[in-house]
Amino acid sequence: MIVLTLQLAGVALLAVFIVSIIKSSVRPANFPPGPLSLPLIGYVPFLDVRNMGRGFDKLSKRYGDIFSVFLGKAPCVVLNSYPMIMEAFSMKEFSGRPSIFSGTFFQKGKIGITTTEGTNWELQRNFFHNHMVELVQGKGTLGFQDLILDEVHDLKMDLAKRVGEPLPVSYRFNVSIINILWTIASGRRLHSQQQEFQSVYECIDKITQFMSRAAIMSFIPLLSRIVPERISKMEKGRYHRDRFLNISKKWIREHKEAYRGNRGADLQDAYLAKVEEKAESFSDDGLGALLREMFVVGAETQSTMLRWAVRILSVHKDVQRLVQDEMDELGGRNHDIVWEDRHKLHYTRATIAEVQRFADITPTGIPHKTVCDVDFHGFYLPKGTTVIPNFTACHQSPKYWKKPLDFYPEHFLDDNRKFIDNKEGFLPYGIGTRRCPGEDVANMALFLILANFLNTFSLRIPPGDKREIKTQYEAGTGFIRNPKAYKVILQERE
Ligand code: HEM
Repeated sequence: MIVLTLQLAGVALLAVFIVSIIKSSVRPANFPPGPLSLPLIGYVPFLDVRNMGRGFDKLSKRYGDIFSVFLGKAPCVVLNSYPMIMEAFSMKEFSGRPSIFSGTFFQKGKIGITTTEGTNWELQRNFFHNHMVELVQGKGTLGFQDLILDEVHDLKMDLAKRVGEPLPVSYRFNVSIINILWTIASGRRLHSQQQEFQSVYECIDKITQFMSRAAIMSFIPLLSRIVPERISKMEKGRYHRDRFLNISKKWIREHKEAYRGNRGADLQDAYLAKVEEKAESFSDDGLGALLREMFVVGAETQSTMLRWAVRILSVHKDVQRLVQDEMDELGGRNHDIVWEDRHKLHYTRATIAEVQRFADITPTGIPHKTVCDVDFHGFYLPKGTTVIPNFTACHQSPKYWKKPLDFYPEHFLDDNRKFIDNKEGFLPYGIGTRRCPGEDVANMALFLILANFLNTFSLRIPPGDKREIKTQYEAGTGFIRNPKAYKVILQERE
C-alpha cells in the first residue's frame, strides 16, 4: 500500500513537472520554434551563458536560422545567419532595446544611447555618431590622428623600457585608449599618474567586472534579489557606479565653468551648446550618461580587441613578419604610420580585420527588441519581443570563410591581395539602425595603434608558453569575449 502511494505521488509529481514545463514553453501563436523550457529560468541551464553563440549554433541545426529560446520567463528570438541579421536589423521595427539589467543598473535607469529607444535614443545617437564621424572623416581628422599618434608615441616610450622581459600589456593599452576617449570628451589629456586618471580607470575596470558577473541577471532578474551579496558583489557594483556618476557630474560642472560657447569643439562643448539652446532631450544628466557610456563601452571593447591582437600576433610570427615587411616597403621603421597609409597597407588591414573576426568579441551583440508587431519570414513577433543576433554564426560560417576556425588574414584579401572592405559575413560592429556609433573612431585607433606598435616592436611568446589562444570570461561585460591573461616579450626591431 505504501509503495503504491509513493508510486502514485511520484507519478503525480512527474505530471506536475511535465505540465509546468509545457506551460513554461508556450510561445505566442506562429512564433519561431525552439526547445522546451524550465519554469522561471527557461533554457538558461542548458546554455553556456558566457558563450551563447556556440549554444545557439547547435540549436540552429535543429530549428533553422530563426528560432526562439526562453531566457528566463520570456521567449527570445535568435537570428542565426548573416542574411537574417542584416535584413532584420536594417528594419526600424527591430530597433528597440529590452531592459538589460547590467545596462540599466550601470546607468541608474534608461538614459544615454544603449539602453534607450524612440526619439531620445535617435537624437542622442545621431548627435554622438555625427561627432565621431566628424573626428575621423571631417575637418577634425588630422587633429584626431595627431592625438592618437601622441598616445602611440607615449605607449612605445613606456614599453621600450620593458623590452626583453615577459610583460602583461593590457594596462598600458587601457591607458592609451582611455586617454584618447578623454581627449574626445574634454579636449585634453590626462596623465596616467594623476589621481583622476586612476579613479576613472578603476571605475571602468570594476564596473565592467560587475557587469560581467551580473550578465545572467539580465535574463533572470529575480537573481538580483535572491543571490547573496558575497556572490553578486552588488554593493561594490553600486559603489563604483555611483563613484563614476559623481566623477562625470564633476567633469560637467568644471566644463561648464570653463565653457565659453562651443569653441573647443570637444564632445562636452558640443553637447553643452545643445543644452543651452534647449534642444529636445539634451540635458546635463544626458551628457553624464553619454560620457559614462562612451568610457565603459568604448574603452572595454577597444582594449579587449588590442589584447586579442597582441596575443594572436605573438603566436603567429609568420603573419607579424608579413605585416612588418609591408610597412618596411612603405617607409621604414622611423616612419610614423598615418591613417592615409591604410590605402597601401592591404595585408595589415586584412590582419586587423581578421583579428576582429577571429576574436569575435561580442558573440551575441547587445539584444534588440521589436518596437511593434512584426511579420518576419512567415513568423509573428509581437511588440516587445527580444531579438538576439548570433554574430559567432556569421564569423565562423564556412559559407563566408575558407578556414573559419583558423587565424587567416587572407580571408580579407582578394585575388590581387587587395583588402576587401565590407566583407560578407563580417559584423564586428553589428549592423543597421543600432550599428556601433563608435566604429569609425575604433577603426582609426586600432589601425594607428597596432600598425605603429608592430612597426617598432616584434612580439614573442615567453619560454614555456603553450601557444594556445584561449578565452577567459572572468573580466569583461559578459557580452564581451576576453582573451585569457597572457604575457608577451617585446623586441625592438632592428
Ligand atoms: C573594437 C571596438 C568596438 C566594437 C567591436 C564595438 C561593437 C559594438 C556592438 C556589436 C554594438 C551593438 C550593436 C547593436 O546593438 O546592434 C555596439 C554598440 C554601441 N557601441 Fe560599440 N564597439 C566598439 C567601439 C566603440 C566605441 C569606441 C564607442 C564609443 C566611443 C562605442 C559606443 C557604442 C554605443 C554607444 C553603442 C550603442 C548603440 C545603440 O544602442 O544605438 N563602441 N558596439
